Amino acid sequence: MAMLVINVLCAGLVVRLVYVLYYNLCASPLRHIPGSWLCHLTRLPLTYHEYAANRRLYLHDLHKRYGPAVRIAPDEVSFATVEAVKQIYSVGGSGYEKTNFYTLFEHFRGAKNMFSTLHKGHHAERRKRVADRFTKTYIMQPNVTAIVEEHVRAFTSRVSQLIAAKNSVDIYVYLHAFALDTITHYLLHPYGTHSINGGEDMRQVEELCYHDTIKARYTELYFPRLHKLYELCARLFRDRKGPQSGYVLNYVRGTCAKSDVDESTILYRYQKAKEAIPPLEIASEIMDQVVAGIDTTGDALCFLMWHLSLPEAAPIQERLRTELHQNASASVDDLPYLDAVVQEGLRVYGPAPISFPRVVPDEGRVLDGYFLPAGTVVSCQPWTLHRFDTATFPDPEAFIPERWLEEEGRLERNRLFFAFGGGGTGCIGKHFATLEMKVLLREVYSAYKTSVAPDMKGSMEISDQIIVSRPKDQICLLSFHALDV
Ligand code: HEM
Repeated sequence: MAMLVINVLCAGLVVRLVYVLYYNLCASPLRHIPGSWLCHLTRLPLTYHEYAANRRLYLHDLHKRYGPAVRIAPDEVSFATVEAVKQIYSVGGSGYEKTNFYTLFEHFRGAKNMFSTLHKGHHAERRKRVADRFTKTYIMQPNVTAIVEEHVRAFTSRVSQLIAAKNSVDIYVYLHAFALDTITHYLLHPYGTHSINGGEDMRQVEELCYHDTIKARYTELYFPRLHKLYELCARLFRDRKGPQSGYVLNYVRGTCAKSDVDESTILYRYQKAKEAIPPLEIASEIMDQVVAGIDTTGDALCFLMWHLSLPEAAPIQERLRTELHQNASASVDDLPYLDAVVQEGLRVYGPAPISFPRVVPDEGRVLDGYFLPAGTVVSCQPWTLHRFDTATFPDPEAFIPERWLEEEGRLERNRLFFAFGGGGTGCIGKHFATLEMKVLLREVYSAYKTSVAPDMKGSMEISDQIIVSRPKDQICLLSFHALDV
């Protein structure tokens, strides 16, 4: 009897397998989309590359081989065209809905936030609560620029202290400290951090920026039960003072419970919302914005300053410095070369270069000439959009700020620029981040020349986490040479 059951189960399994193979190769509406035969059959190659922290380069290579639309798994397609960006991320304001992938960013169990909300309507409501505080007009007001300038001064003052004592500065750590202090000021003043000077607050930088969680995050996504078991064991054996000890979560939760935060802060806005928001949900929104505002800005600035410090980038640094000196009192928004340097930095070294997955809505859609049934996962990745179309971005691996100053091709370049995502789910903090980057670069390159320090041995290879990318060795030693100004 037992043998019969086993035989029936095996036969059932074989029939199922044959059906899946037949469907994926011969019947699926996605079968006409180019891609390797293995990706048509199974998700395994993609999952393998995700665990190996190689999804970005794997997909880019597939696009180079198969073109602008590639089937990367039986139910998943990656695109590299302007039309796809528009459809997926902007149709109806915020495009298609987010996939389950985003539930990974729910920092307090059961308390959603803007980034982790999948339903379009609910997401839009959350975003509306604070959207006016992140518009370009609001961010460029003197009260906001003053916050950024204060923390840029703290950064340059720290640099000047450090160079008095040693030959090099690890900008990786201090740029992340700058990003943390600036965003927590905007969100939580007077309870923002002061990590730039070390001390207790530096623990938050350590916890947020030195983790390596990519395998754990994919396990949480694909094998949630296994992940729960792992969490349980980790809780028993983890060094509670070490990374991931919940220090930042406690800081955010504790601060969100305060009743005397400044009226200009985002926290105050949540606390005084017309419809009362549960405290855990407020903490979740704030945590979301803290996390979103640190690695991104810190890594983008780190890659950019490192690149500017390479010997071959000396002419770029020089041209930037000339513009800054000749326009010392201009707004950072009126400095075209500075703008071009930042754009090119985000094109080449954008800190969120990996796919932003979305689900095709009911009834399916036609995209770039292919019919996609409802439920298909579709995405674009900035890394490929910034490199694939070589008519728009000639010599795409080269760092050439001047390309952003050319009139010809401006529209195409802007349409393909995807460092902040797009539409109603794109980066809400993009104007804040851009301001931080521009003010910091202006202060640094008006007063210093930078070069890669002789003792810099770390690798600046781009290394992927689940959504952001950072320098592989998480160290970046630069020498700062003060100018006579
Ligand atoms: C150079 C710096 C930054 C880059 C490159 C960047 C990039 C991005 C990207 C690509 C997305 C969309 C991801 C997706 O659709 O899956 C995003 C979303 C988001 N970013 Fe940023 N970001 C930066 C800085 C910031 C800062 C400073 C904040 C501070 C508030 C912030 C807050 C957010 C939030 C809250 C979301 C979710 C928006 C939503 O779901 O509607 N980001 N960011």
